[in-house]
Amino acid sequence: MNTILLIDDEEKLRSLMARILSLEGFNIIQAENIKTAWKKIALQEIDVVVCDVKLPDGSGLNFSRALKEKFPAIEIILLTAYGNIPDGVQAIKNNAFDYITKGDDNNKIIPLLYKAVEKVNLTKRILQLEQQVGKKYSFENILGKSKAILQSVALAEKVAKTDATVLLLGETGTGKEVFAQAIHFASDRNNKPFVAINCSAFSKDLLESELFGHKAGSFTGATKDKKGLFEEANKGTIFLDEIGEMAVELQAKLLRVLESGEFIKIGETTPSKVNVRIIAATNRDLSKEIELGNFREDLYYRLSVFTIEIPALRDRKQDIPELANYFAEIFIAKTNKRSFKLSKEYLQALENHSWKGNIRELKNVIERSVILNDKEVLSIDSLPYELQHSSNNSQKTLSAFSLNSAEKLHIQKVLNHTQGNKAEAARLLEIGIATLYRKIEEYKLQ
Ligand SMILES: Nc1ncnc2c1ncn2[C@@H]1O[C@H](COP(=O)(O)OP(=O)(O)OP(=O)(O)O)[C@@H](O)[C@H]1O
Repeated sequence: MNTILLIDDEEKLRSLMARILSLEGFNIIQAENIKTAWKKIALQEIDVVVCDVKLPDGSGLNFSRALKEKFPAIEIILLTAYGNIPDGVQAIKNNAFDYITKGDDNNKIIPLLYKAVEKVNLTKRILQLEQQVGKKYSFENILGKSKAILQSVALAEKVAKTDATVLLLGETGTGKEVFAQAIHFASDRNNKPFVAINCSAFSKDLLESELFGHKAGSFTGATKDKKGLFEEANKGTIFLDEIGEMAVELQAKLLRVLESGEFIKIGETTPSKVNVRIIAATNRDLSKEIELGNFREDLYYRLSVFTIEIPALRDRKQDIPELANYFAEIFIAKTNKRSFKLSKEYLQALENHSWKGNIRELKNVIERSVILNDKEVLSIDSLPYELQHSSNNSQKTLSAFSLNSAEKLHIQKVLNHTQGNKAEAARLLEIGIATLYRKIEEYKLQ
């Protein structure tokens, strides 16, 4: 139920209005002057204030300005004297929701009050949703107690409050985007947009248009003006994932944004200016890419002002049980299954795996297990083949004369020949890529 505070020193009029409004289902509180009003506001949550302009201890106009400053979510309707237009104008200037002429507009008060209440409820809902979103992307939700992850979180928390550019380094699926979101939501930009783009998902020209936008007619197919993501993210944060995949020509344009906040839309000649914080991420070794001429050194130095390494899952195995239990709970709830525990062997098998796809891979494995499991305890047979066997195989020592030993040697040779290119190695060995991965895992090949 929404609460309305009526402030008027004319007792009869105030009581009458209170009765009418409580019949509409509002909770009504009354005050005869400003002093009492402040006391009541301190005691309970008020949604809308209906206030006379002339009060015994001051002006309703000044009161409404002070109230709005302190409690911006409260809406105010002012009651002005008949024909006093300047008061009405001032009321709106003071951010009142609206004003009505006392005694004249009685039939207007109820619809106006409903509109004000609707606005209040909407504001409350938005605040609630913002809090939920902020919580979802907070550092608290980055699970793990290992030293490696705690160090990364501590660094990210420190840099979040600044406007510094951040470079996140880590293998695929380690949670770089999760970190970028947490940094944004812990920063002062948290009520402004967070925009993410995966640079490897677009061709050079498309990426340029996505990032900087274009004018209609600037190229075939550009039928309308298009806002770029930098413009969309103005005052907020842009997350450039897989920055190592960006074409060198585009890197120069990105450098300009980093240095001056300026960029030129495709098809325009004058630059546009934005204020955007940049968080970039890569799973490539950028210094190697610089040597190969694939990445600009000046851009690298600009981006790497503050570098955070996100650890691979295999380097923080102690976090696996916590993460696994967390994902299991989520998928159990999603599939409406009865709750079950993860068996010791199951957790052991997870810890023995090398997790090339990191948390993303772990999440997928748990989802599969939860779907397959129909026992009281989540057991090892719900795991994919390579995980079920990685625990035994890791301890297995091969006899020099065994067939397996020859297979191991041969695969290693082919991998050396393809310089680690697994797709090519699988082709030469005439086996599927999944089988190759399983063998690499099984024989602990590099
Ligand atoms: N610490 C964490 N706690 C819970 N879930 C996590 C955590 N880190 C990552 N995840 C989940 O793992 C998945 C992969 O995370 P994310 O997309 O952030 O990784 P990434 O490093 O950006 O991957 P890529 O390099 O492939 O883009 C997501 O589903 C994410 O929700």
